[in-house]
Amino acid sequence: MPTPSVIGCNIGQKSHQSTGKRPSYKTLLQSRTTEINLCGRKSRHNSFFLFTESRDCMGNFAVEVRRVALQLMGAILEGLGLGKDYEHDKFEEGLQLLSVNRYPKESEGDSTIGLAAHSDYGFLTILLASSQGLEVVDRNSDSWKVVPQLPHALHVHVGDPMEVLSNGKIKTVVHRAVLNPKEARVSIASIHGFALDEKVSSAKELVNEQNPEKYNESSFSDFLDHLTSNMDKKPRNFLESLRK
Ligand SMILES: O=C(O)CCC(=O)C(=O)O
Ligand SMILES: [Fe+2]
Repeated sequence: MPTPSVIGCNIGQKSHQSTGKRPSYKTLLQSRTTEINLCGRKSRHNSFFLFTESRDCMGNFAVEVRRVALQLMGAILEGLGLGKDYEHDKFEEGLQLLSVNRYPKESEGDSTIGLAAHSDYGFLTILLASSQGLEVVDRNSDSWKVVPQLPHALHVHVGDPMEVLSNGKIKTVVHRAVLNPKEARVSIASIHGFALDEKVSSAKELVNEQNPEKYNESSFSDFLDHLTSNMDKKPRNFLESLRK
């Protein structure tokens, strides 16, 4: 069983803008996260971690959700005609990020946006949320659609590297979180990608004369660099920056 590499809190851009400095995202990622070894031999955590009391539970969740992600990934790769074991080792040895988000209850006069529109840098995101609040862009009508909160259900969506690997056949899901008017909300986004410096490129099996390669290759590390280099400006969409 692969070991999830990082558990941490939301690494969205907004929370770090107030410092006025441009921190290295890799530093932030390391300093604000809790690394655990799920075999129980090593654990490192700091006070920023919300779930210190529940780390066994979070550890088990991380392992199980990773198993689901790898199975789903196999099915998607099969659906793309690449075979379920395509780039097997890179997925198995890839990283998993658990991003824990806590949103206050919506209060009158406040913005209703909890997390601004974005797409994730992971092949798959599996989201567990305590109540409704996720919205996704419906590409057909170009409008926001509320994702209904189903009891005991996980929400799964694909991210930028999936669009790149599939050479545009599968589209990244643009999403955001809105505040819930009834209660504070907690969500845990489990994001699955290749290792930090492993490049993702379009599968050559999906590139031909009719479908030339649409994106430049990139790694999770490149994505983090892109975020930090855009902190003072309106960020340019990372996927757009990869378009050939
Ligand atoms: O809280 C949510 O519904 C969405 C969280 C999310 O998009 C993220 O953590 O990347
Ligand atoms: Fe997200």
